[in-house]
Amino acid sequence: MENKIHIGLIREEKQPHDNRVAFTPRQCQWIMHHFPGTQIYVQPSPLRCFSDSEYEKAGITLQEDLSHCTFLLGIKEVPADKLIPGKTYLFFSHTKKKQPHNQHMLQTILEKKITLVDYECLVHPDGQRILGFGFFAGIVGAHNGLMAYGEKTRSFHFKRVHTCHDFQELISHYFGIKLPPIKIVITGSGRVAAGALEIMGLLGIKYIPPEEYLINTYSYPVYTQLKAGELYLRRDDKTYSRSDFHAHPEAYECRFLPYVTVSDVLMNGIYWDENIAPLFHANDLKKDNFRIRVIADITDDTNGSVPCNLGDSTIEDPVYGVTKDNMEQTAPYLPDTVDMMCVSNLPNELPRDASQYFGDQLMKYVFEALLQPDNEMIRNATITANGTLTGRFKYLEDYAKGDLT
Ligand SMILES: NC(=O)c1ccc[n+]([C@@H]2O[C@H](COP(=O)([O-])OP(=O)(O)OC[C@H]3O[C@@H](n4cnc5c(N)ncnc54)[C@H](O)[C@@H]3O)[C@@H](O)[C@H]2O)c1
Repeated sequence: MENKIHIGLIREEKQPHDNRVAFTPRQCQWIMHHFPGTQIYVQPSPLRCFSDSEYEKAGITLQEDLSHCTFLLGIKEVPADKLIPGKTYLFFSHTKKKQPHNQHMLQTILEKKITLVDYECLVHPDGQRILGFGFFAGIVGAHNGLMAYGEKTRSFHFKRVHTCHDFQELISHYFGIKLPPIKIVITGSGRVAAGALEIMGLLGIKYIPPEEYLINTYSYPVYTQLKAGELYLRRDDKTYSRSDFHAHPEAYECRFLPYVTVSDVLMNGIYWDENIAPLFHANDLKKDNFRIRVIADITDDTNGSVPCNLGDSTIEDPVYGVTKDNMEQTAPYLPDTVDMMCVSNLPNELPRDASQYFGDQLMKYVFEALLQPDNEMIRNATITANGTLTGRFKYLEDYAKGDLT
């Protein structure tokens, strides 16, 4: 018992409170069974999507004081005053881009001689991220986009995802639902897009290749999917190469415009940064042939790939309208506005499934490596080791010293 490695699941303390967790009760059971040298403790929380009693029933010890644990696992940033000195923490720190709001936390991490492994930096050998919540963001975002279309057109009604116990209950809600003949365009090919496609499949919405989707009309609901190679072409020679696009996104033009004239709903899941062309421009909204009535901007960058994203909406109030003439925000579901669903924490509407999916990836690809004395993947995702910035994160020095504000 004494020789066991003690692992703590911390309570989420960041405001607004997150309801997700790194391991479900069953995953904790599985880990302790398959790694008998480990013992998991859970800090009680009234807001976690799995209740304290669910952990207790699974035989997991609830304990407020986790100071005896070697590893402490959370999801979101940990408030500086809650950080326990000398521990190894795993969570999404959002520090690697020198995010100002987390500067004080990183300084405290260094002062308290903490080792920080950032989930976002854990990657497979080909550079693909191991952990993420995008799949469930895609599920919830696609559902919310359709829900908004149903409300706007008064043609069908979807219940809210967060009122469902889990994904299974959401699926049962789809039974018998008949959608009108809408055309949906989905952008992207990552986890978010995969989640949106899952909803298309569950609702029996038919896939149409982009070239047919552009010219045909249908008497039943259809969708198409545009990956980066179909959306962006080099301005000079009209070619696309993934590596070239990632290296020189500013040399590429966006080919989305024809889709605004033939689609009712846009579900946006494509990666974006300020060097990448937007899907369309503010002026395009003013044109008579702009047909899109609802945009589920799952990628969700304010004034990003979707110029009429005027800022985040919330799970409580997920949709707002935007006037086409001057892009002013309005109440949702007015006749001549575009309705925007721009929730930034979509997986929190389905936290039990999102947590389970996350924990599965963590168990499969990370857990064993974490227990090894020196593992390359873990080392590469370690931002601080015992209170010192590691080699690949030395560029954070000025941020950590407080020279930046
Ligand atoms: N609203 C929400 O709640 C929510 C939740 C999760 C993710 N997201 C956002 O959705 C978007 C897509 O997420 P995802 O989980 O599908 O991502 P992903 O990592 O699964 O896929 C991202 C795709 O973008 C491509 N990509 C990565 N870096 C790129 C670069 N520099 N230039 C061009 N393309 C690049 C990748 O090749 C991949 O195909 C992200 O912007 C993410 O922040 C939103």
